[in-house]
Amino acid sequence: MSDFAIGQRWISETEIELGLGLITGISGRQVSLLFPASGENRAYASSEAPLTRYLLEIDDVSRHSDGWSFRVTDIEETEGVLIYHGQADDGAVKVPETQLHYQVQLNSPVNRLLAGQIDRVSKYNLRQETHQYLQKWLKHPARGLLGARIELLPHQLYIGHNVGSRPAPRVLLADEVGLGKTIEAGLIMQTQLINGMANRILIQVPDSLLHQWMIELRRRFSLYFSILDNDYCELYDEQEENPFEQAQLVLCPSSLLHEPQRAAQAATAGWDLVVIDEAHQLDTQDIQNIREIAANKGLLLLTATPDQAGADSHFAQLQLLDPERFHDLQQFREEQKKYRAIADQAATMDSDSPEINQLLDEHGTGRVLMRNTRAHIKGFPQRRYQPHELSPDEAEIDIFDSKIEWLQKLAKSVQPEKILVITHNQQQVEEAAAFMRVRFGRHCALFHEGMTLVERDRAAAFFADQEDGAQLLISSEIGGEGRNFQFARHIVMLDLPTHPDRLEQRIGRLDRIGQSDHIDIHVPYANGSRDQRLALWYEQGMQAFTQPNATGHRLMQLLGGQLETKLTASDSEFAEFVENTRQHYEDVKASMAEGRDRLLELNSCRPELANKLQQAIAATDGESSLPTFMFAFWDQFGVEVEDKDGKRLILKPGQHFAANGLPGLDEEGSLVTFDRVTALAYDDVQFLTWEHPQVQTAFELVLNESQGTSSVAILKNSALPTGHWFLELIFSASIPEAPTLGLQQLYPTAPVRLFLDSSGRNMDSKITAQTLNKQLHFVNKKSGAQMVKALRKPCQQLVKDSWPEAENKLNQACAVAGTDICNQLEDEIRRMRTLRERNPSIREDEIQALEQKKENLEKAFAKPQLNIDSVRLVVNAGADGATV
Ligand SMILES: Nc1ncnc2c1ncn2[C@@H]1O[C@H](COP(=O)(O)OP(=O)(O)OP(=O)(O)O)[C@@H](O)[C@H]1O
Repeated sequence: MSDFAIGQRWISETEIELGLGLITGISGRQVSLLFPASGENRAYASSEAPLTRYLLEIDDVSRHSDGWSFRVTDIEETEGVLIYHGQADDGAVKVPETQLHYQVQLNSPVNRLLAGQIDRVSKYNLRQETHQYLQKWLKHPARGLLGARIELLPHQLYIGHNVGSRPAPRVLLADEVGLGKTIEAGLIMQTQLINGMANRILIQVPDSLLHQWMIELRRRFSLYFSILDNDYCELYDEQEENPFEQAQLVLCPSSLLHEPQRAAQAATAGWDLVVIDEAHQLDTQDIQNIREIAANKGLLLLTATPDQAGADSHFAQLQLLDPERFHDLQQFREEQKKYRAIADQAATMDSDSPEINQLLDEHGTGRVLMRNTRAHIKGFPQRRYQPHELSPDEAEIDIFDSKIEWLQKLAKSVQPEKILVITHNQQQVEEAAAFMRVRFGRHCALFHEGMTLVERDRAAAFFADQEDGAQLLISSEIGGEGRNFQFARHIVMLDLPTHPDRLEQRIGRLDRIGQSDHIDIHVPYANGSRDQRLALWYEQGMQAFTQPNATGHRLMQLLGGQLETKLTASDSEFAEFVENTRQHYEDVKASMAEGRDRLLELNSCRPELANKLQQAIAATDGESSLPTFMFAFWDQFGVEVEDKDGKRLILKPGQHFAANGLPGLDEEGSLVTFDRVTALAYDDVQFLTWEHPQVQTAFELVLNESQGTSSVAILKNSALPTGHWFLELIFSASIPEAPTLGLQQLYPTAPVRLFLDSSGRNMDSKITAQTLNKQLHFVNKKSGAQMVKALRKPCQQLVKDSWPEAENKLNQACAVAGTDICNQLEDEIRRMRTLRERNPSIREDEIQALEQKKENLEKAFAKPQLNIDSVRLVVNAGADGATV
């Protein structure tokens, strides 16, 4: 090749990553280059060197090796080496190409094309398809809810969507026991994480539920939380570092945050979202801690019994969540009296109208309280009350012993069905277990506060094991909260609690989603005993065994003070008390159904929207586009796929595996499925959805790499002159100054496609990508490079000329996307302004902060950054495919 001259700049077609090369020697048939960016030298046979000349054109902007930039105004050549005349900030300059900066952007699609870097058609197509799939997912009405391994239950999806899409949501999730508050919290977290609205999350749970939460988050949501316990913290204490800053997703036992030092560390660690389980257990100090930890951030409080600890405590929870809305207890009490009238008014409104939202927000329970009840959700099992009056013979011996004897008989009669036994303290658990072991040789699983967390989890697993596990789990009251034991359908109350909410919590261990059978609630007692009276009070006074009971707190307020006395009063006095309870129960139930519950029902699930979400997810589950995408991705990135049984696939890294650290892919192979039913049936199989980390990583891998950004293809079209050519240019936008939008920041709108003929006319609407693809033919790399070489200059010109049109289209699309996001903020601002009219404690600067955020987003969306995403040269080779 006689074109070479020392001092010229060339690019290696096979090793583009070496950067811009400089010819340092030509001897015989060899040419030598230095690549200053990497310090590498290369020597090639001149006749077939895989090199492309690097040339600037008039108006191109480039950099001198000293770092300053200039715009090319003229070009001259001396002995084969170019000298660029140009304009820099300080005036006219003259830059020989030897002095060009070695760092030039060679990876841009156009540069790659011009350098002869031509990718396989499949890679180019996968990139285009990835854009389409990504946009489709970004616009999915249930974005954030697709990835969970759950049954699609509308009330949960509604809460996940409604709360998950609020900026920094602050909500009390108070569904009745066992309706899926953990699942709802998971859906909210996933929605926030996947949409870039939250990155750092802290979850505080009762110590006994730590592992259950960790497992549930992994299994159902593929969310990997780090457990922060004392050992973990001490490790960082030694290094004088804040343990709460060491991970993004943190799960910690509530006992840890009771230590002032830890609470202070948690408060400085900066969270986007804080989740507190079993929030009815919070005391004043806890509330103060959480106020600091979650100041101005998202906060989810979970409890099935929000008013268990009294109205003041309930008000404190609400105030913690929304101090602007709930600033005066007295006023709140007055408002509660008007709930019935508000509910009547709401009933006359369109259930999806903004007016109803405003009404609920300002006068009702507000947007902060969500509570679904079994009354509105179908499919729950029947509860059967099984009182067992112990016979006189049995009663002669110690009553506790006789209860255990009876328990053994029950266990034998229902064998092998599992039985959850609850009694109120640790000592009784141990005594009952010892009695069972010594007297009957029966080994029971134990669960109480004296055991470590690991021991408790082992015990729960021993109980859950269907083959070799224990038939009975004997638990103290701590097993009565939060745990999932719905694989059992018998519960035995060795004693009864004295608060109806506690009883409801106990029954809720079995009466939860996933319970497929009716539930038997066994209560053994001796005739004339206190337990018998309590059982009667619960059963006849408030149907607490057979119906989910939400009146507990109110009844305790009204009658709790008399309970102990009445339990030991005369028969007639006690009967009167039961009757009195029954009447109050009916009244409270009726007033709740008309007032607060009706408002809550409206707030907590709008069936129309909830069903739409459910249908949208089910429709996506049924589509073939995800498998199509993933098979193409696996193929391109060297993942081997084997069909296991038509529903499950085995994935393994292949010999040419090129996606290190792909989530959900183990060295030894991983099982995956695209089918929800299969995923629910097999815990060891990963559920691949558009939101699974592997699929999200696939989006990023395909779109981040330069492979697939430049391509050449030929047309065989007799209607067009041979040699006629087109340039397909795909432009994309990003919003670099809006980092809180997740993938939407990088891909705020669909890319813009221009399909230009050689005279620069855009044929996009006439020849769609789909139509074009059907007519295109493969061209080998060498021929492709020759075509590019021949059309280099006009192609460069076309690229330059096409910018204004692409810019215009993308700017418009970004403006629309920005308006959507800003409208949401506008709603929030409007709400704050309205609330401020009646509540002076809302600070003007809080509203201003929101307005500032909106203004920043508007500005960010007004100046998107535009890029050429990919480019394809299409050349017509005539009907017979003659060489061009
Ligand atoms: N949509 C769902 N698909 C499958 N399983 C579910 C779903 N929702 C809930 N479950 C299961 O039902 C059980 C109860 O759910 P969860 O623990 O979230 O309820 P909860 O309201 O937090 O209960 P508690 O009031 O006892 O704390 C769990 O075992 C959970 O895995």
